[in-house]
Amino acid sequence: MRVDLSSLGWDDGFKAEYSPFDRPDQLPARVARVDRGVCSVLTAHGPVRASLGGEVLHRAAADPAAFPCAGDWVAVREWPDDRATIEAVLARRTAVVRATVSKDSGGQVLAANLDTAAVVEPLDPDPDLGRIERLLALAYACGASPLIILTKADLLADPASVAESVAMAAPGVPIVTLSARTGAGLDLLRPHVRPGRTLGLLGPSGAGKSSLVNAIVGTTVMWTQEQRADGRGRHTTTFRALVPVPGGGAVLDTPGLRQVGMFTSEAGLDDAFDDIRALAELCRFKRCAHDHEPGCAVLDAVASGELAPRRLASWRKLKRELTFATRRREARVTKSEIYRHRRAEQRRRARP
Ligand SMILES: Nc1nc2c(ncn2[C@@H]2O[C@H](COP(=O)(O)OP(=O)(O)OP(=O)(O)O)[C@@H](O)[C@H]2O)c(=O)[nH]1
Ligand SMILES: [Zn+2]
Repeated sequence: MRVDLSSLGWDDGFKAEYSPFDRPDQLPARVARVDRGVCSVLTAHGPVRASLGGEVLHRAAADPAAFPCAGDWVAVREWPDDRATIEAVLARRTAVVRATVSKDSGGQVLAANLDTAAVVEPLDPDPDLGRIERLLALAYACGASPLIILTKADLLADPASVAESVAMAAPGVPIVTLSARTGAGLDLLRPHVRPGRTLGLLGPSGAGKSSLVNAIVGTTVMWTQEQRADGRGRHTTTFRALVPVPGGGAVLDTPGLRQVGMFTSEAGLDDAFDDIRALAELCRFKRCAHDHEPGCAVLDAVASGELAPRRLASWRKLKRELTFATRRREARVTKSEIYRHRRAEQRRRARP
Protein backbone atom coordinates (compact mmCIF):
# COMPACT_ATOMS: atom_id res chain seq x y z
CA MET A 1 0.00 0.00 0.00
CA ARG A 2 1.39 3.35 -1.03
CA VAL A 3 0.59 6.49 0.88
CA ASP A 4 0.72 9.90 -0.74
CA LEU A 5 2.37 11.90 2.02
CA SER A 6 1.68 15.25 0.35
CA SER A 7 -2.01 14.46 0.49
CA LEU A 8 -1.50 14.14 4.26
CA GLY A 9 0.15 17.54 4.48
CA TRP A 10 3.82 16.77 3.80
CA ASP A 11 5.13 19.98 2.25
CA ASP A 12 8.32 21.98 1.70
CA GLY A 13 8.25 23.30 5.25
CA PHE A 14 8.20 19.85 6.80
CA LYS A 15 10.75 18.63 4.25
CA ALA A 16 13.11 21.35 5.44
CA GLU A 17 12.49 20.36 9.06
CA TYR A 18 13.24 16.79 8.13
CA SER A 19 16.48 17.43 6.26
CA PRO A 20 18.79 16.96 9.29
CA PHE A 21 17.34 13.45 9.65
CA ASP A 22 17.56 12.57 5.99
CA ARG A 23 19.71 9.42 5.79
CA PRO A 24 19.37 6.15 3.88
CA ASP A 25 17.95 4.12 6.77
CA GLN A 26 15.40 6.78 7.78
CA LEU A 27 12.19 8.02 6.26
CA PRO A 28 9.54 10.59 7.05
CA ALA A 29 6.18 9.45 8.40
CA ARG A 30 3.05 10.79 10.02
CA VAL A 31 1.84 9.35 13.31
CA ALA A 32 -1.64 7.91 12.92
CA ARG A 33 -2.06 6.53 16.39
CA VAL A 34 -0.21 5.99 19.65
CA ASP A 35 -0.89 2.95 21.76
CA ARG A 36 1.09 2.34 24.95
CA GLY A 37 4.30 3.74 23.55
CA VAL A 38 3.97 2.08 20.17
CA CYS A 39 3.09 4.31 17.26
CA SER A 40 1.31 3.39 14.07
CA VAL A 41 2.87 5.65 11.48
CA LEU A 42 2.17 6.21 7.81
CA THR A 43 5.22 6.18 5.56
CA ALA A 44 5.20 6.53 1.79
CA HIS A 45 5.38 2.71 1.64
CA GLY A 46 2.44 2.17 3.93
CA PRO A 47 1.72 1.80 7.64
CA VAL A 48 4.52 0.78 10.01
CA ARG A 49 4.54 0.06 13.73
CA ALA A 50 7.35 1.96 15.39
CA SER A 51 8.59 2.14 18.97
CA LEU A 52 10.29 5.18 20.45
CA GLY A 53 13.99 5.68 19.81
CA GLY A 54 16.42 6.55 22.60
CA GLU A 55 16.62 10.24 21.81
CA VAL A 56 12.83 10.63 21.77
CA LEU A 57 12.49 8.73 25.06
CA HIS A 58 15.17 10.90 26.58
CA ARG A 59 13.41 14.13 25.59
CA ALA A 60 10.03 12.82 26.66
CA ALA A 61 11.38 11.95 30.10
CA ALA A 62 12.16 15.62 30.60
CA ASP A 63 8.97 16.92 28.97
CA PRO A 64 5.92 14.74 28.28
CA ALA A 65 4.94 17.13 25.50
CA ALA A 66 7.86 15.66 23.55
CA PHE A 67 6.07 12.30 23.23
CA PRO A 68 4.92 11.72 19.67
CA CYS A 69 1.16 12.11 19.25
CA ALA A 70 -1.34 11.58 16.47
CA GLY A 71 -0.68 14.02 13.67
CA ASP A 72 3.04 14.40 14.32
CA TRP A 73 5.52 14.23 11.51
CA VAL A 74 8.44 12.06 12.54
CA ALA A 75 11.68 10.51 11.31
CA VAL A 76 11.42 6.72 11.36
CA ARG A 77 14.48 4.50 11.29
CA GLU A 78 14.18 1.04 9.79
CA TRP A 79 16.52 -1.50 11.36
CA PRO A 80 17.98 -4.58 9.62
CA ASP A 81 15.86 -6.84 11.83
CA ASP A 82 12.70 -5.13 10.54
CA ARG A 83 12.11 -3.16 13.70
CA ALA A 84 11.30 0.51 13.32
CA THR A 85 11.91 3.36 15.74
CA ILE A 86 10.95 7.00 15.87
CA GLU A 87 14.17 9.01 16.00
CA ALA A 88 12.78 12.54 15.95
CA VAL A 89 9.54 14.46 16.15
CA LEU A 90 9.47 17.41 13.76
CA ALA A 91 8.46 20.81 15.12
CA ARG A 92 4.68 21.05 15.41
CA ARG A 93 2.88 23.80 13.56
CA THR A 94 -0.17 23.49 15.73
CA ALA A 95 -0.80 21.39 18.83
CA VAL A 96 -3.80 20.69 21.00
CA VAL A 97 -2.38 20.73 24.50
CA ARG A 98 -4.26 19.75 27.59
CA ALA A 99 -2.93 20.95 30.92
CA THR A 100 -2.10 17.99 33.12
CA VAL A 101 -2.28 17.71 36.88
CA SER A 102 1.45 17.32 37.19
CA LYS A 103 2.94 20.59 38.31
CA ASP A 104 6.15 20.31 36.32
CA SER A 105 4.54 19.24 33.09
CA GLY A 106 4.12 21.39 30.02
CA GLY A 107 0.93 19.47 29.28
CA GLN A 108 -0.23 16.55 27.26
CA VAL A 109 -0.35 16.91 23.51
CA LEU A 110 -3.51 15.35 22.13
CA ALA A 111 -3.11 16.13 18.46
CA ALA A 112 -0.59 17.86 16.27
CA ASN A 113 -0.46 19.70 12.97
CA LEU A 114 -4.17 20.32 12.55
CA ASP A 115 -5.20 22.87 9.97
CA THR A 116 -8.76 23.06 11.26
CA ALA A 117 -9.66 22.39 14.88
CA ALA A 118 -13.36 21.57 15.00
CA VAL A 119 -15.38 21.64 18.18
CA VAL A 120 -17.91 18.83 17.79
CA GLU A 121 -21.14 19.10 19.73
CA PRO A 122 -24.42 17.23 19.26
CA LEU A 123 -27.62 19.15 18.44
CA ASP A 124 -29.55 16.63 20.48
CA PRO A 125 -29.53 16.71 23.49
CA ASP A 126 -29.27 20.52 23.43
CA PRO A 127 -25.75 21.81 22.77
CA ASP A 128 -23.86 22.74 25.92
CA LEU A 129 -22.71 26.32 25.28
CA GLY A 130 -20.23 26.34 28.16
CA ARG A 131 -18.57 23.23 26.82
CA ILE A 132 -18.43 24.74 23.35
CA GLU A 133 -16.75 27.88 24.72
CA ARG A 134 -14.24 25.82 26.64
CA LEU A 135 -13.31 23.64 23.68
CA LEU A 136 -13.25 26.65 21.40
CA ALA A 137 -10.62 28.24 23.62
CA LEU A 138 -8.62 25.03 23.29
CA ALA A 139 -9.11 25.08 19.52
CA TYR A 140 -7.92 28.69 19.28
CA ALA A 141 -4.97 27.97 21.55
CA CYS A 142 -3.87 25.14 19.28
CA GLY A 143 -3.20 27.54 16.45
CA ALA A 144 -5.45 25.96 13.81
CA SER A 145 -8.54 27.60 12.29
CA PRO A 146 -11.49 27.02 14.58
CA LEU A 147 -14.74 25.51 13.39
CA ILE A 148 -17.89 24.30 15.08
CA ILE A 149 -19.56 21.12 13.89
CA LEU A 150 -23.06 20.45 15.20
CA THR A 151 -23.92 16.78 14.73
CA LYS A 152 -27.07 14.64 14.63
CA ALA A 153 -29.07 17.23 12.69
CA ASP A 154 -31.42 14.43 11.65
CA LEU A 155 -32.84 14.38 15.19
CA LEU A 156 -34.18 17.94 15.02
CA ALA A 157 -36.97 19.48 13.00
CA ASP A 158 -35.25 22.87 12.93
CA PRO A 159 -31.48 22.50 13.41
CA ALA A 160 -30.86 26.01 12.01
CA SER A 161 -32.50 27.74 14.96
CA VAL A 162 -30.36 25.82 17.43
CA ALA A 163 -27.30 26.66 15.37
CA GLU A 164 -28.22 30.33 15.72
CA SER A 165 -28.20 30.11 19.49
CA VAL A 166 -24.79 28.43 19.34
CA ALA A 167 -23.47 31.30 17.23
CA MET A 168 -23.95 33.58 20.26
CA ALA A 169 -21.34 31.51 22.11
CA ALA A 170 -18.90 31.56 19.23
CA PRO A 171 -18.71 34.98 17.59
CA GLY A 172 -17.08 34.85 14.19
CA VAL A 173 -16.59 31.09 14.12
CA PRO A 174 -18.04 29.21 11.14
CA ILE A 175 -20.68 26.66 12.14
CA VAL A 176 -21.48 23.54 10.16
CA THR A 177 -24.64 21.60 10.89
CA LEU A 178 -24.68 18.02 9.66
CA SER A 179 -25.80 14.47 10.15
CA ALA A 180 -23.40 11.55 9.89
CA ARG A 181 -26.44 9.28 9.70
CA THR A 182 -28.08 10.83 6.63
CA GLY A 183 -25.01 12.51 5.17
CA ALA A 184 -26.80 15.88 5.13
CA GLY A 185 -24.36 18.77 5.42
CA LEU A 186 -21.22 16.63 5.04
CA ASP A 187 -20.27 18.50 1.87
CA LEU A 188 -19.92 21.67 3.97
CA LEU A 189 -16.73 20.14 5.39
CA ARG A 190 -15.11 20.01 1.97
CA PRO A 191 -13.02 23.19 2.49
CA HIS A 192 -11.48 21.52 5.56
CA VAL A 193 -11.10 18.02 4.17
CA ARG A 194 -8.95 18.25 1.08
CA PRO A 195 -5.46 17.28 -0.07
CA GLY A 196 -2.78 18.48 2.34
CA ARG A 197 -5.27 19.46 5.05
CA THR A 198 -5.97 17.92 8.43
CA LEU A 199 -9.28 18.32 10.20
CA GLY A 200 -9.15 17.60 13.94
CA LEU A 201 -12.24 16.80 15.99
CA LEU A 202 -12.53 17.94 19.62
CA GLY A 203 -15.63 17.02 21.52
CA PRO A 204 -17.17 15.09 24.34
CA SER A 205 -17.79 11.39 24.27
CA GLY A 206 -20.99 10.63 22.40
CA ALA A 207 -20.88 13.77 20.27
CA GLY A 208 -20.67 11.60 17.18
CA LYS A 209 -17.00 12.07 16.34
CA SER A 210 -16.26 8.50 15.25
CA SER A 211 -19.49 8.35 13.27
CA LEU A 212 -18.41 11.55 11.56
CA VAL A 213 -14.95 10.17 10.75
CA ASN A 214 -16.60 7.09 9.27
CA ALA A 215 -18.98 9.21 7.22
CA ILE A 216 -16.11 11.35 5.90
CA VAL A 217 -13.88 8.40 5.10
CA GLY A 218 -16.73 6.27 3.82
CA THR A 219 -15.85 3.06 5.61
CA THR A 220 -15.70 1.85 9.16
CA VAL A 221 -12.17 2.44 10.29
CA MET A 222 -12.48 3.65 13.84
CA TRP A 223 -12.84 0.37 15.63
CA THR A 224 -10.53 -2.53 16.14
CA GLN A 225 -10.63 -5.91 17.78
CA GLU A 226 -7.75 -6.84 20.00
CA GLN A 227 -6.81 -10.21 21.34
CA ARG A 228 -6.37 -9.98 25.07
CA ALA A 229 -2.93 -10.90 26.28
CA ASP A 230 -4.32 -13.36 28.81
CA GLY A 231 -6.22 -15.14 26.05
CA ARG A 232 -9.56 -14.66 27.78
CA GLY A 233 -11.51 -13.69 24.74
CA ARG A 234 -11.70 -10.51 22.73
CA HIS A 235 -12.53 -7.03 23.71
CA THR A 236 -13.26 -4.11 21.49
CA THR A 237 -11.13 -1.04 21.79
CA THR A 238 -12.15 2.15 20.13
CA PHE A 239 -9.05 3.94 19.04
CA ARG A 240 -8.42 7.50 18.13
CA ALA A 241 -6.40 8.15 15.14
CA LEU A 242 -5.48 10.13 12.14
CA VAL A 243 -7.28 8.64 9.18
CA PRO A 244 -6.39 9.44 5.56
CA VAL A 245 -9.39 10.51 3.50
CA PRO A 246 -9.63 8.77 0.09
CA GLY A 247 -9.93 12.02 -1.91
CA GLY A 248 -6.99 13.61 -0.03
CA GLY A 249 -6.54 15.09 3.42
CA ALA A 250 -6.89 13.56 6.85
CA VAL A 251 -9.25 13.59 9.80
CA LEU A 252 -8.01 13.22 13.34
CA ASP A 253 -10.27 12.15 16.16
CA THR A 254 -9.25 12.94 19.73
CA PRO A 255 -10.43 11.14 22.85
CA GLY A 256 -13.66 12.45 24.34
CA LEU A 257 -12.47 15.48 26.29
CA ARG A 258 -13.67 15.64 29.85
CA GLN A 259 -14.24 18.98 31.46
CA VAL A 260 -11.00 19.26 33.34
CA GLY A 261 -8.34 21.94 33.25
CA MET A 262 -7.64 22.25 29.61
CA PHE A 263 -5.97 25.56 29.17
CA THR A 264 -2.45 26.47 28.60
CA SER A 265 -3.04 29.72 26.85
CA GLU A 266 -4.60 33.03 27.74
CA ALA A 267 -4.68 33.91 24.06
CA GLY A 268 -7.00 31.00 23.30
CA LEU A 269 -9.45 32.25 25.88
CA ASP A 270 -9.35 35.83 24.63
CA ASP A 271 -9.90 34.63 21.07
CA ALA A 272 -12.87 32.51 22.06
CA PHE A 273 -14.41 35.55 23.78
CA ASP A 274 -13.77 38.11 21.11
CA ASP A 275 -16.99 39.99 22.00
CA ILE A 276 -15.77 40.53 25.57
CA ARG A 277 -12.31 41.44 24.37
CA ALA A 278 -13.77 44.11 22.07
CA LEU A 279 -15.93 45.52 24.86
CA ALA A 280 -13.02 45.49 27.30
CA GLU A 281 -11.20 47.98 25.13
CA LEU A 282 -13.91 50.48 26.03
CA CYS A 283 -13.62 49.97 29.79
CA ARG A 284 -12.40 53.00 31.73
CA PHE A 285 -9.56 51.07 33.32
CA LYS A 286 -7.02 49.30 31.23
CA ARG A 287 -6.81 46.36 33.60
CA CYS A 288 -10.53 46.20 34.32
CA ALA A 289 -11.66 42.87 35.73
CA HIS A 290 -15.28 43.55 34.67
CA ASP A 291 -16.37 42.86 38.18
CA HIS A 292 -17.65 46.04 39.81
CA GLU A 293 -15.34 48.67 38.35
CA PRO A 294 -16.89 52.00 37.37
CA GLY A 295 -17.07 52.66 33.64
CA CYS A 296 -16.90 48.96 32.78
CA ALA A 297 -18.14 48.51 29.22
CA VAL A 298 -18.59 44.78 29.71
CA LEU A 299 -20.93 45.22 32.67
CA ASP A 300 -22.75 47.99 30.79
CA ALA A 301 -23.26 45.61 27.87
CA VAL A 302 -24.77 43.02 30.19
CA ALA A 303 -27.03 45.67 31.74
CA SER A 304 -28.23 46.83 28.33
CA GLY A 305 -28.85 43.28 27.13
CA GLU A 306 -26.14 43.45 24.48
CA LEU A 307 -24.08 40.73 26.17
CA ALA A 308 -25.68 37.61 27.61
CA PRO A 309 -25.01 37.28 31.37
CA ARG A 310 -24.31 33.58 30.71
CA ARG A 311 -21.48 34.60 28.42
CA LEU A 312 -19.80 36.77 31.05
CA ALA A 313 -20.26 34.07 33.71
CA SER A 314 -18.68 31.51 31.40
CA TRP A 315 -15.74 33.82 30.64
CA ARG A 316 -15.20 34.43 34.36
CA LYS A 317 -15.22 30.73 35.14
CA LEU A 318 -12.69 29.89 32.44
CA LYS A 319 -10.54 32.86 33.41
CA ARG A 320 -10.43 31.65 37.01
CA GLU A 321 -9.51 28.17 35.83
CA LEU A 322 -6.78 29.52 33.65
CA THR A 323 -5.31 31.64 36.42
CA PHE A 324 -5.45 28.69 38.74
CA ALA A 325 -3.89 26.28 36.24
CA THR A 326 -1.10 28.74 35.55
CA ARG A 327 -0.33 29.13 39.22
CA ARG A 328 -0.41 25.39 39.71
CA ARG A 329 2.06 24.97 36.89
CA GLU A 330 4.24 27.50 38.57
CA ALA A 331 4.15 25.13 41.51
CA ARG A 332 3.02 27.70 43.99
CA VAL A 333 -0.26 26.04 44.78
CA THR A 334 -0.57 23.84 47.80
CA LYS A 335 -2.96 20.94 48.34
CA SER A 336 -5.18 23.04 50.57
CA GLU A 337 -5.46 25.71 47.91
CA ILE A 338 -6.52 23.07 45.39
CA TYR A 339 -9.15 21.96 47.89
CA ARG A 340 -10.35 25.51 48.49
CA HIS A 341 -10.60 26.11 44.74
CA ARG A 342 -12.71 22.98 44.29
CA ARG A 343 -14.98 23.90 47.16
CA ALA A 344 -15.44 27.41 45.80
CA GLU A 345 -16.35 26.03 42.36
CA GLN A 346 -18.82 23.63 43.94
CA ARG A 347 -20.46 26.45 45.88
CA ARG A 348 -20.65 28.57 42.74
CA ARG A 349 -22.29 25.70 40.86
CA ALA A 350 -24.76 25.14 43.67
CA ARG A 351 -25.92 28.74 43.44
CA PRO A 352 -29.05 29.24 41.32
N1 LIG B 1 -29.27 10.23 14.96
C1 LIG B 1 -27.94 10.29 14.84
N2 LIG B 1 -27.15 9.63 15.70
C2 LIG B 1 -25.81 9.73 15.57
C3 LIG B 1 -25.22 10.50 14.54
N3 LIG B 1 -23.89 10.41 14.67
C4 LIG B 1 -23.66 9.60 15.73
N4 LIG B 1 -24.82 9.18 16.27
C5 LIG B 1 -24.99 8.29 17.43
O1 LIG B 1 -24.45 8.90 18.58
C6 LIG B 1 -23.78 7.95 19.40
C7 LIG B 1 -22.34 8.39 19.65
O2 LIG B 1 -21.67 8.42 18.40
P1 LIG B 1 -20.09 8.20 18.30
O3 LIG B 1 -19.74 8.45 16.86
O4 LIG B 1 -19.67 6.91 18.88
O5 LIG B 1 -19.60 9.39 19.22
P2 LIG B 1 -18.11 9.75 19.67
O6 LIG B 1 -18.05 11.23 19.76
O7 LIG B 1 -17.11 9.11 18.80
O8 LIG B 1 -18.11 9.16 21.12
P3 LIG B 1 -16.96 8.31 21.83
O9 LIG B 1 -16.64 7.18 20.92
O10 LIG B 1 -17.62 7.86 23.12
O11 LIG B 1 -15.85 9.28 22.07
C8 LIG B 1 -23.88 6.62 18.65
O12 LIG B 1 -24.96 5.89 19.21
C9 LIG B 1 -24.18 7.03 17.23
O13 LIG B 1 -24.93 6.05 16.54
C10 LIG B 1 -26.11 11.19 13.63
O14 LIG B 1 -25.69 11.90 12.71
N5 LIG B 1 -27.44 11.06 13.84
ZN1 LIG C 1 -14.59 46.16 32.38
